[in-house]
Amino acid sequence: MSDVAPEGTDPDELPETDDSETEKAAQQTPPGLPLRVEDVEKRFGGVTALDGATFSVEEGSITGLIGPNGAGKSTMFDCITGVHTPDAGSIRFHGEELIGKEPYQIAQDGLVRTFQIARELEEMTVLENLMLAPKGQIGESAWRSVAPVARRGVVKQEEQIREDVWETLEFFEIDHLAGEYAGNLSGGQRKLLEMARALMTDPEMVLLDEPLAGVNPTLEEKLLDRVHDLREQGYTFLFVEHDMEVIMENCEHIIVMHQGKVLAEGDADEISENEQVIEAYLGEDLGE
Ligand SMILES: Nc1ncnc2c1ncn2[C@@H]1O[C@H](COP(=O)(O)OP(=O)(O)OP(=O)(O)O)[C@@H](O)[C@H]1O
Repeated sequence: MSDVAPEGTDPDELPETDDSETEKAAQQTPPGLPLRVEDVEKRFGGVTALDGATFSVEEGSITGLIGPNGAGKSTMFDCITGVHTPDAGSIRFHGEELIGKEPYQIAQDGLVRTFQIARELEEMTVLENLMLAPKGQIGESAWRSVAPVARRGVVKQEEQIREDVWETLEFFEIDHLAGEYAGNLSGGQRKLLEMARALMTDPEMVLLDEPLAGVNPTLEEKLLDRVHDLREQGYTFLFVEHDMEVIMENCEHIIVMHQGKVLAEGDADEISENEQVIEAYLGEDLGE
């Protein structure tokens, strides 16, 4: 048990705690591992979608979550973001239990996922989509929002939101599309907008659910560049993507799920050489 204080903290100013309390807190919030998923189970009737999955995500990483069809990746995302409630286990973000929280509360905590642009939002401009995002990015419908999602309870004023919106539009190079209806965007432009909407909530960690599906190679490169830029700024990404080459090239850590469990973890080389992983994919190309 280390008695090193967290970075930026004067050890003399720390409140006194007994050793067992300190130890418990350290177990709950391992430094540098903001997201900890432990023994998570989820059943749908007779189907076991998650069967005791355990993993952590390192701060400031781009972590890939992969696995063959039906492995449980989407169910895991839904459990982490409060869409589903697991039957057992624990999901902690900075030591705080997420199970039992509503999706908007989890987003308020700084953990968001990208959502497909819903039909209502297709009838709005790109600019309007982003103006709404700080309040709307809590689930499938912007209208269901009951609480502003500006982090740590700070409600952003419209002026500030507008400034952030333009900055975000420029960052994703979609400022020229500000007046365009979201419904008129190409597949790749929509993905950029989806990610821009997620960022407008001022998150710390972003869950990307197949962000490259239907995206042409030019925009794919732009999207991945933005992910790397944001990681440089300190954001953390958990990334589900079927394109194995993209995962192998862009994720420094890869978690492989199979039949609701974590089958293997490691870097691209370790994963692509792992016999169990190769067997689980039955010879699918692992991006080598
Ligand atoms: N709402 C649901 N009702 C019943 N079964 C479900 C439900 N959601 C998922 N499942 C089942 O749970 C298992 C895991 O599904 P899940 O969609 O999480 O896997 P996945 O890894 O995301 O798969 P894919 O890569 O094909 O999207 C599958 O057997 C699936 O049929």
